[in-house]
Amino acid sequence: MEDAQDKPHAIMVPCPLQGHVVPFVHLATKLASNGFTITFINTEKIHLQITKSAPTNTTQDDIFTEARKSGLDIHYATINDGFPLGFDRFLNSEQYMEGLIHVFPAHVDNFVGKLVLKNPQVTCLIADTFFVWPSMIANKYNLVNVSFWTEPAMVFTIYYHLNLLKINGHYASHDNREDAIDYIPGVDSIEPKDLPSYLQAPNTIGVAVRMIYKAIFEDVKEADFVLCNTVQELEPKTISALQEKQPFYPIGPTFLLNGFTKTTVATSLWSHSDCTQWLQSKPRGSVLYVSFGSLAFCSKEDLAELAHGLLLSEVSFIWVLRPGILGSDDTDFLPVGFEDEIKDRGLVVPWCCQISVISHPKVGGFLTHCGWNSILDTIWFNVPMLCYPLFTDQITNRKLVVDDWKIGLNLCDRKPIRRDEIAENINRLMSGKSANDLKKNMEKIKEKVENAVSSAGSSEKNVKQFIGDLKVKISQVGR
Ligand SMILES: O=c1ccn([C@@H]2O[C@H](COP(=O)(O)OP(=O)(O)O[C@H]3O[C@H](CO)[C@@H](O)[C@H](O)[C@H]3O)[C@@H](O)[C@H]2O)c(=O)[nH]1
Repeated sequence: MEDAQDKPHAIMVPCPLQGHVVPFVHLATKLASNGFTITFINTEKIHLQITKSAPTNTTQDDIFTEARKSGLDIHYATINDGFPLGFDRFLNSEQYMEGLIHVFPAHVDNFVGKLVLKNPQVTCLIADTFFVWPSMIANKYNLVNVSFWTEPAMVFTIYYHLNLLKINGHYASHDNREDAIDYIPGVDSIEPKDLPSYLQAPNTIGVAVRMIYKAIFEDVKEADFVLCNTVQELEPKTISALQEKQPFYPIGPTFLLNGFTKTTVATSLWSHSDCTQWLQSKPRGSVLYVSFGSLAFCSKEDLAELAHGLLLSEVSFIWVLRPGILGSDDTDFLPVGFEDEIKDRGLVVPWCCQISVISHPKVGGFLTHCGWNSILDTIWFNVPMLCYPLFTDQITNRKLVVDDWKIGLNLCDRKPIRRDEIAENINRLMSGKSANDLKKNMEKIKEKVENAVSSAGSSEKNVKQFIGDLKVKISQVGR
C-alpha cells in the first residue's frame, strides 16, 4: 500500500456559493491530476441546484463521474446544511448564516468522522476560509488543515488584521477614522471607502455576518497552509507580507490550472442561456456584457437607472439578470417598454456561461460587480471592466482593478447611480482613448497571469511547493 503522504487523500469543502464551488472544483481537479485522492463535498442544496440546472443529457448524481472516467480519483458526497431543501437561503440569509455557523459543522463533523474511520488514508482537510469550524474538525481527526481563500490576498490581509483596524479606530468605533490606512503589512495605503463593505458599516449589517468574519479570521490563523486564488505577480507585496505570518500560496487563477479546457464537472447553479448565436451578428468588440454574479442584490431604482443608461449608451449588450436579484420574488423591475426599445440591440438572460460569453470576440467590455472570479475571467480574455461593486470584497477588488492595475473604470463616482453618467462611462469603456489605454494595461496584466500559469510560472511552482510541503507535514502528523 502507498504511504499516506505519497497519495494524500484530501476532503474538500467549499462554501455553498457559486463563486466558491467553481474554484474548489478546479483545485480538486488539479490536485487529483497530481496524484491526490479527493473526497469533494457539496451541500445537498447546492447539489440539487446544480443537477437541476445541468443540461438534461448530462444530469448526474455525481458531478465528477466524467472526471473519474478520465482517471482522476475524485469521490463525491453531499451533506445537509441544516435546513430543508425547500428553505429559501437567500431570502432568509441571516438565519441561513446562523445555521452555517452553528448547525452545519455538526453535519461536517459527522461525515468526516465516519470517512476517517473507514479510510485511514484520509490525511488532509481543504476547507473554505469562510467556515468557522475547520481547525476544530482538523484537530479532532488529526488532519492537516488547509484553508482555501477565494478572494484576493489584499482582502485576506485586511480581515487578517482586523485587530489593527480596531486599535487604530478605522473599524468598530462609534466614529470611525476617515483618513488613509497605512499600517496593514503589505498594503501601502488604502482609503476607508475601499475596505470590504462589512468593515465600513458595522451597525447596518447583521450580527451573524460580523461574527462570521471575526471567527473565520481567528480560525484561519490555526491553518497549516493557506491557498489563495490569486497571482503572485499581481499582489507581490501583500503576499510577501502574509507569507511572513503563515505558509500562504498564491495558486490562481484556478480555472487555468488544468490548462484552459472546458471542465466536464457541472458547477452552475442556474441553466445557461445560449448567447453565441445572438453574438454572431454583432461587430467585433462591440458588445458590453453586464453581470452582477450569483449573490449580490440590487435595488429596483438602480436596476431601472442601469436599464436607462444602457438605452442611452446605444451600445449592444448582454445583460444577465439572475432570478432573485432584487432580494425578493419581484420580477417586475425593468422600465415599461424596455424590451421593445432594445429590440435586437440587447439580450437579457437569467444566466449564461460567462466564460463562453466573455471569450467571444464580439464582446469588448464587462460591466461587473467585481466578484473576484469575474475579474480573473475577464483578465484572461482581455476584456476591460466597468466597475459597479455592490458589497463585500467587491469594493476592495474595484480598487485593485481601477486604481492599482488601471484595467477598468468606475461606473459612477457618486451614489445614487445616474443614467447619463452610466451611458457616458459605457461609451468611454467601449471606444476612444480611454478604451485603448485600458486595453494596453490589460495586456500587461494578462501577461503576468499567463506567465504565472505557464509550466515554469509562479502559480504552477506554488502548487508544487504546496504539495511538497503538505506531504512533509502529513509524514510529521503521522496518520
Ligand atoms: O451568468 C453568469 C454569471 C457568472 N458566472 C460564473 O459565476 C462565477 C461568479 O463568481 P464571482 O464573479 O466571483 O461572483 P459571485 O458569484 O458574486 O461570487 C461571490 O464569491 C466571490 C469569491 O469569493 C466574491 O469575490 C464575490 O464578491 C462573491 O459575491 C464565475 O465563475 C462566473 O464565471 C456564470 O457562469 N454565468
